[in-house]
Parts: sequence; structure tokens; C-alpha cells
Amino acid sequence: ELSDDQRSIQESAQRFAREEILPVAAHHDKTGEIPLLIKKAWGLGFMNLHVPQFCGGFPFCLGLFLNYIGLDIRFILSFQTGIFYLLSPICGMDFGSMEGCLIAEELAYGCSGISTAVLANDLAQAPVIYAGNKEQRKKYLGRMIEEPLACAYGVTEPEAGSDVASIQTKAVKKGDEYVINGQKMWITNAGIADWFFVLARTSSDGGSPASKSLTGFIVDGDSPGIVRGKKEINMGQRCSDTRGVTFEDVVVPASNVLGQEGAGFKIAMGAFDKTRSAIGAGAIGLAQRALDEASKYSMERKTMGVPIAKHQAVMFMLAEMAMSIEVGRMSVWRAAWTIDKGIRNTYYASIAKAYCSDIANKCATDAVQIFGGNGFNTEYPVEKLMRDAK
Ligand SMILES: CCCCCCCC(=O)SCCNC(=O)CCNC(=O)[C@H](O)C(C)(C)COP(=O)(O)OP(=O)(O)OC[C@H]1O[C@@H](n2cnc3c(N)ncnc32)[C@H](O)[C@@H]1OP(=O)(O)O
Repeated sequence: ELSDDQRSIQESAQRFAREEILPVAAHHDKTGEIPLLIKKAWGLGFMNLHVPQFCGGFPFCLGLFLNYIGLDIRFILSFQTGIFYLLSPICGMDFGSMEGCLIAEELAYGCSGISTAVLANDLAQAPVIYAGNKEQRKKYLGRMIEEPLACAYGVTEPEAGSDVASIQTKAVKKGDEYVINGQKMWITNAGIADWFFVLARTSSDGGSPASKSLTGFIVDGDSPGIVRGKKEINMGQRCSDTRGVTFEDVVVPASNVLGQEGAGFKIAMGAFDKTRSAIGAGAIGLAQRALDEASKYSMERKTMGVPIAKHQAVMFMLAEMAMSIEVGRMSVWRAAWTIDKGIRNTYYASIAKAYCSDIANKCATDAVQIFGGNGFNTEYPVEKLMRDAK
């Protein structure tokens, strides 16, 4: 059962998604512009959810509360810089995975592209929270609480997607510094990142296992030698900034190594443990939206003298959608609850991410089917859901 606090967080996120995100979702899908809404989301505390309190973490829960009791978002934001900073030491808190999942589901209900843009920081921050020392956390996480900055998680490469152990980006130690060379691909926030988490190979011994050969670095976004690629024009989630990034002799101080040399693979895996359930939650938000849109439409649209919801072919689809969403949401909650208890959740988080992603695709596809010809048309919301789900 959700606690009262969790319910109010959920309701605030729901209100923000439905009042602020949903109305601009089609625009951002069309233009691919990074939503200005990110600043509002930051002001209300929906970004940087897991930054620890000692870094200045989450001073804006008061904003969430004020929003929850019905104050206008513009009013809250006009206050944010002054009063919230004064109050941050007493109202600061870092959210667990469970709260992160509740927020991710609601935001993705409004638009999973905007939701990814808002929540992608959480993925990049996860290795720093998981393995960073106090100075690293204060320096790189603290600044994200002070202003709405973006950071990016740089693991995937053109030749190494799901096979993290095969990454080729290299970091060579020279004195107190490392020099990084290599290429990353599909990096969310790459065009706007203030800093990157970069996973690179530090061992040249081909026989060395992944768990000892890779190292995680924090790389400042303004370091010479970082070449940010063009914004990729993707099929869905189009306002999320996705790019390739090249590192050409990028010099990083040894003090920016996370954990120790060789610990990077496990740090990256630990970050996935923390974030996979939230990706599952976003997928459930999208699936729930597909079900709600399809239910509403099937009660309004009539064929053969009855609403199409009365036809068994449509009823079955709606019932399947509802069943899979309930099961998927439970898989997300189980994964999030497990890690919040301090128990490794790799198994449950992987199930949640894989299962819910499939559910999102199935529900969106069925919603398009229920909408008939209209489902194929951009005037209706479901074709976007189908592209975003993919
Ligand atoms: C909300 C924001 C959204 C932004 C968009 C985000 C989109 C994304 O999801 S981006 C990322 C997508 N990429 C992935 O998910 C990567 C998927 N791949 C993987 O996770 C790995 O490569 C995986 C699990 C498939 C396989 O790894 P594999 O090479 O077989 O390693 P494996 O042999 O299992 O483990 C190697 C070592 O690591 C350890 N290890 C593995 N997993 C973990 C873990 N979770 N925790 C701790 N240690 C671990 C193992 O115990 C082993 O240790 P040792 O060598 O000491 O015995």
C-alpha cells in the first residue's frame, strides 16, 4: 500500500502531467524542441529525484506540496528561488525508487518524450549516487539542485548496446589524469549535458573480465575534445535530446574516477538496478494512457447501432490492456520496493523493464486498432503513443 506521502507525490505528478505536459505533448512531438517545461518540472521537484539531501537534495518538495494543495504553478515558481532555498535544509529529502516510479508513470502518461527529458538526469546521476565520494556528489549533484541543468549517461556505443562488456572507448592514465578516446551513441541529453558519466576501458589486457576492465568517469561537458553529434530525429519521444558523442583526447582528472579504476562495469550495472524500474513505470504510464484513450473512444464511437465498446472484439482488447497494465505496475512496484529495502533487484528490475516495454507497445497498438482509421491520424493521440512506445 502506498503511504500518504507517496499518494500526494503521485497526485502532484498526475496533476502536473495532465495540466502542463499533456496539452503541449503534440507540439513537442511535431517540433522536437526540448520542452521549456523542464524548468517548471525542476522547480516543482520532479527532476533530480534521488539526489541525497546533503547535496542540497530536493529543496522543492514544498513546491510539490503547494501544487498539491492547488496553488497555481506560476505562483509557486515565482517563489522558488527565494523562499525554497531558505527552507531547503528542513524540507529536503531524497526520493527512493518507489517514489521515482510513481512520478515516472504519471509524467509518461502525459508524454513519455517529455518525461524522458525530465527524468534522464536520474540515470546519469545514479552512478554518482551509487559510487561517488562525498566531494564528487556535492560538486556534480549539488549544482543540479541550484539550477536546471542536464547530465547524460554515456555507456552505449555504436557497436556495443546491450553488451556493455564490449565497449571500446578507452581511457589511458597519464600521471594524475586520464585521456579518453572513443564514441558513444544514443546518449539522452547529450546536446545539453553539463557533465557526462562515461564508461571507458582502462585495461588493455584482452583476457581481463569486464568487471575489472572498465572504469566510470565524471566528465565535465566543457572539456576540450568533446564533440556532440547532431540531434537524432527519432520515430518517437522526439523532444528527448538523443545524440552520438565523440571523445577526442579528452583529459579527465583522476579525482573524477568513480569508485576505483576497474570498478566501472559494476557501477553501471548498479545504476541500471536503480533506474530500470522507472523505465518500466514510464512504459506503464504510456500503456495506461492508451487504455484510457481507447476506453473513452470506444464508449463514444458507435457502429451497428451500439458503442464499439459493446463489441466483444473490442472488449477483449480493453480487458487484455487492463490486465497487463495491472500486472506490469505490480512488477515495477516489486522491483522498486526491493531495492528501496536495500536488496539487490536486478532480476525484478529487468523483468519490469522488459515486460512493461512490451505491454506499452501492445496497448498502444491495440489503442490504434480500436480508434480504427482515426487511430492512423495525427489529430488523435494514439499514433503518437505507438511511436513513443517503440
Ligand atoms: C528515465 C531515463 C530514461 C533515459 C533512457 C534510458 C535508456 C536506457 O535504458 S540506456 C541503457 C540501455 N542499456 C542496457 O540496459 C545495457 C544492458 N546490458 C547489461 O545490463 C549487461 O551487459 C548484461 C547484464 C546483459 C550482461 O552482462 P555480462 O557481460 O554477461 O556480465 P555478467 O557476466 O553477468 O557480469 C559480469 C560481472 O558483473 C557483475 N554484475 C552483473 N550485474 C550486476 C549488478 N546488477 N550488480 C552488481 N554486479 C553485477 C557480475 O556479478 C560479474 O562479476 P564478477 O566478474 O566479479 O563475477
